[in-house]
Amino acid sequence: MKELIIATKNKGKMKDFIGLFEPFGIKVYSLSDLSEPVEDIEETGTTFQENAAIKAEAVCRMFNIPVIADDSGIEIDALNGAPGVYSARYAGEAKDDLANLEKVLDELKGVPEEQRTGRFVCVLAIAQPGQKTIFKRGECEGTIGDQAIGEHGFGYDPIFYPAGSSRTMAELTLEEKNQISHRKNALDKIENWVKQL
Ligand SMILES: O=P(O)(O)OP(=O)(O)OP(=O)(O)OC[C@H]1O[C@@H](n2cnc3c(O)ncnc32)[C@H](O)[C@@H]1O
Ligand SMILES: [Mg+2]
Repeated sequence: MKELIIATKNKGKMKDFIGLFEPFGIKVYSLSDLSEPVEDIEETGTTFQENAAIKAEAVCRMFNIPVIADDSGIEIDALNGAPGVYSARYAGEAKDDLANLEKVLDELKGVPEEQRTGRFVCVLAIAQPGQKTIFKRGECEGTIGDQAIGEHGFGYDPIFYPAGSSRTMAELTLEEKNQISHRKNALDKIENWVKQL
């Protein structure tokens, strides 16, 4: 079976990716699955693209094989695009999903439904030895609810209603999320690269 390293330690993202790569017959490994431990990579960029490059290129250098990284987050219009690139640490360094979404709900208190628009964004970076890094961006438009609902997914999924859905992203099954997500939309754009692996 073909194999690919994803430069992430996020278990929720990895679940998405395992499902997304399965149809291609590719087994994906996260940085937590490797026998050699990989230290945390500092995300010093100010854009999704910069951080995706930092993660993909660092791990590509370590193993000298092609690596994909995902930098993603949620942009909320009423918060001027926040949490954005800082989505993982919005409520502090602990990277606490529940604290993050509670902070968003707090900041959106009193904001009417029609102004609660936003989107998930995912930038994928493909780093390959001796080649220029490739980037593709995927988005998923939606609205932010006023309470957390649903048990699936991770991060901000329980407060995000994908456009046209009466269920939050966390009420969708993995298969349903993987048909419409920002991650799926970005992956669609590198399908040809994935197929030639
Ligand atoms: O950098 P890695 O190790 O991949 O893991 P991370 O969690 O730090 O990942 P990011 O830096 O890309 O930050 C992404 C954050 O955006 C949010 N997020 C991204 N994709 C999401 C999704 O599909 N559903 C819900 N929240 C998501 C969630 O809070 C993530 O922690
Ligand atoms: Mg990160």
